[in-house]
Amino acid sequence: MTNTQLTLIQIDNYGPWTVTPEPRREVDLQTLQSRLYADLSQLFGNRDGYVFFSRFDNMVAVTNGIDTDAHALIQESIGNRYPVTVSLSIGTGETPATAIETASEQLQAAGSAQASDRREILRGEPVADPERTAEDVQIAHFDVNDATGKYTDRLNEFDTFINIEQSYAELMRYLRETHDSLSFFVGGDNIIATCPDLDAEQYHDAIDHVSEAVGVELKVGVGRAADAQSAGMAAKHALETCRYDGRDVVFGDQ
Ligand SMILES: Nc1nc2c(ncn2[C@@H]2O[C@H](COP(=O)(O)OP(=O)(O)OP(=O)(O)O)[C@@H](O)[C@H]2O)c(=O)[nH]1
Repeated sequence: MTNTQLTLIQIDNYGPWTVTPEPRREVDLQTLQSRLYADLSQLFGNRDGYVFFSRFDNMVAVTNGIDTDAHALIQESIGNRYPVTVSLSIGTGETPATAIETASEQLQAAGSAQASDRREILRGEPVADPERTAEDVQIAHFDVNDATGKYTDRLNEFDTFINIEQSYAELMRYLRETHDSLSFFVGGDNIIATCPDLDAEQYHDAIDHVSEAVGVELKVGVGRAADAQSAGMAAKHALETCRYDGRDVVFGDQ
């Protein structure tokens, strides 16, 4: 059974900051957001977590194995490096959907995203060390079949982008609604989902759904482990097995 630990990362009072004392240059906001994502990816990644950028002002990290003290250190480090601060809210649950629900509710209870007096909140309880198991995290790494031949080398970049994003939109909604899973676009033609204990048939159904809805063919490698980095790496190796033997769904331990 999975026990996903997610951390909701939210920039404090960012909306007002972007327009105070007057609207800030968009290029500067884009630079800040992408650098903040890069730093968080490294800070959590060095501790075997995965960070997804979602909306950039909000990000979601899979943080199994990362304790409260480490979260506090990351939060302090960001506060020292940036003109903005971040709040962190840790949620756990049998499914990623329940974990993000808990994390979101805790932060909402602490005050509004746009309240000037709500800063550097750190809430929530990580999974206790003795309760951690090698099945806590399930990561599914999806990839478009032959994106290069079908899209990149044939269509203009924008129409390629539409096809890839359509598959992402369909998959993220389907997995959220039917399987309490959270999917994130990670670049190129890749989507990484954090999932509960799904089986091969459920992944086949998701791939069939996307194919029927938007005509984009996906394959998926699935990894299970005690933390995001190990589960994600197992998923990548499973995806290589998909490429090698032509299967659509491969689990890392098969
Ligand atoms: N974030 C991320 N991006 C990747 C990864 N692998 C490939 N990509 C991106 O995806 C693009 C397409 O690469 P592939 O998926 O290997 O190529 P493909 O044409 O779809 O071929 P097949 O996947 O073998 O069907 C690359 O240009 C990268 O941008 C990965 O593991 N992570």
